[in-house]
Amino acid sequence: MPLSVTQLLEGSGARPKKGLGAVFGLNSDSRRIEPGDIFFALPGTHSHGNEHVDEAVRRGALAIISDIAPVGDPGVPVIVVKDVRAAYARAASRIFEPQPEITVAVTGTNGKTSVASFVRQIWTYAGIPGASIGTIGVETANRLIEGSLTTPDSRTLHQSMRALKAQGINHVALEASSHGLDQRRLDGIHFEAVAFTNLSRDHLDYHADMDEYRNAKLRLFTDLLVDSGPAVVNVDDPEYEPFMFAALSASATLLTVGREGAYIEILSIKPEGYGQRVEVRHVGEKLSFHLPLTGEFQVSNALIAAALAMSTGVDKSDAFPALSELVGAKGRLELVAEHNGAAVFVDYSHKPVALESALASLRPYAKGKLRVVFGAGGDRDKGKRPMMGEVAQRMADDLIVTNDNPRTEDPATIRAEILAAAKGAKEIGDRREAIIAAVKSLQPGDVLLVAGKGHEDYQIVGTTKHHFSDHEVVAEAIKGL
Ligand SMILES: CC(=O)N[C@H]1[C@@H](OP(=O)(O)OP(=O)(O)OC[C@H]2O[C@@H](n3ccc(=O)[nH]c3=O)[C@H](O)[C@@H]2O)O[C@H](CO)[C@@H](O)[C@@H]1O[C@H](C)C(=O)N[C@@H](C)C(=O)N[C@H](CCC(=O)O)C(=O)O
Ligand SMILES: Nc1ncnc2c1ncn2[C@@H]1O[C@H](COP(=O)(O)OP(=O)(O)OP(=O)(O)O)[C@@H](O)[C@H]1O
Ligand SMILES: N[C@H](CCC[C@H](N)C(=O)O)C(=O)O
Ligand SMILES: [Mg+2]
Repeated sequence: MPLSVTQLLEGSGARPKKGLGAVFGLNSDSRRIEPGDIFFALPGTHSHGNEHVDEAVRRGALAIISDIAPVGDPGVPVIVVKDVRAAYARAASRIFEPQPEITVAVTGTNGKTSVASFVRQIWTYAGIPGASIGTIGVETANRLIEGSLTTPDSRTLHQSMRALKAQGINHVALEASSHGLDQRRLDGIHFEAVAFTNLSRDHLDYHADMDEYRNAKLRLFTDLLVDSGPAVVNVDDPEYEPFMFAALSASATLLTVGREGAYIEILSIKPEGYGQRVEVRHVGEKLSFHLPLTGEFQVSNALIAAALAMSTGVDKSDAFPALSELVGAKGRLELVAEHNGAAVFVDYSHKPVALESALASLRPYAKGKLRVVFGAGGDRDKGKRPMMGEVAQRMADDLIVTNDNPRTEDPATIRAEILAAAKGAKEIGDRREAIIAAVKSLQPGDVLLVAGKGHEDYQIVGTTKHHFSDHEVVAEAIKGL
């Protein structure tokens, strides 16, 4: 829908000059500007959009919005706003109207993809068409469109949301990453409800320290929730307090979940096959259900999802029964094969606490050895590497350190950084060979965890993306035996 620049920038503090015509589009990437678009010059980690103003104008930009006036006269009007990223997000939400009306978001170091998927599945169970947007992509009950970021950039996000609305979808569950929150990618949305899963080390290549990482995540609670909206907090995580206080100071309705939860209290969790029997108390009423997912952490994710779904009007008579029908998000502690009396799981644990919870979840099933194949991503937080080595060394009986996505780093150096804290581990750089070796070594009663890449169907070496799937290689390895 065409809008005036004034409508587009409302709330940014700018007073655009009169005479600018209707705006049909916008972009923050000069390479993608189309005639009649507005170019938003954003600060980035490699450059500032101001450095690309000439290209934007050459391609037909009507005006430039930036936080600093670009050097020289670009030949089109320049409007300076205080927070250009937030202005971009709000403008994207307006230009791509209409948008789904009910949006919820989840933040935390681990569990976002799972929670967002579970909320969508609970909506579906309750007869509400819904979507989830995050690491895996944009997912509806019958379609998946893969994406590249956990929290898409504002333009892609609102374009996807408008497409969902056009399909009759009014309910969307989003993953709020710390990068996304810090870069204001979600600032065009007022969430109906928000949630916090847990906080542990990740992304310290981007955030200066844990305080900055936490503060980015806190923005979801302090800045993006509708007035007095529900804020779901997992109170079993040692880091829950700042999120609880943020919810209270933002006058949110605090809904606590966990063994210490007041809204949903976990009373007991007992293994039932690869799933578990869970007993909870929900505002005074005791309920029991079977969760068909492996790992205690999934109980927390499922209950957070139930709380979010109930915050959007789903009745508890749907929300809890729906949990017995949940399907795990692809590659999240997923049982992919049983072979020679042993079980093989693929999991997206690429951070120390995720690896620890995955191994802890599998230990009870390992009557024989608990084996793990894992690596660490290149061009990402290096501090995670020895921590992951230490976790695997402590918790598994047999370790193979291999490549994840080396990206532009030397894979041998990444492996060495892990091996420094996992002295007894074997090293097989080629991920296919590593998985095949691990599958070959399986004895009855063993459990193998292939960690780090989960749903990914690629491996990034240098700047090239090759097809690679842990699922496929496990199947290939078993077939070849
Ligand atoms: C660190 C980070 O978040 N980077 C994102 C950021 O890029 P950047 O800051 O490096 O941008 P830049 O290259 O400095 O350019 C600055 C500005 O100039 C523009 N530009 C640049 C070049 C040009 O020729 N013309 C032009 O207009 C850019 O579009 C940008 O607006 O803005 C880009 C455009 O939106 C993103 O694609 C890019 O994501 C990169 C690819 C990325 O890998 N991000 C990851 C780390 C990320 O965001 N991960 C999180 C968390 C993952 C998780 O835990 O699940 C996520 O939400 O996915
Ligand atoms: N609640 C949890 N507590 C601890 N570990 C978890 C939890 N949920 C998931 N995990 C672990 O983290 C991995 C990633 O889970 P998921 O994809 O749901 O989280 P995420 O926050 O979306 O991660 P990412 O930021 O990498 O996209 C899982 O494969 C599992 O190993
Ligand atoms: N969204 C995460 C994914 C990491 C996945 C892991 N396989 C790796 O490459 O490190 C990131 O970009 O940090
Ligand atoms: Mg995710």
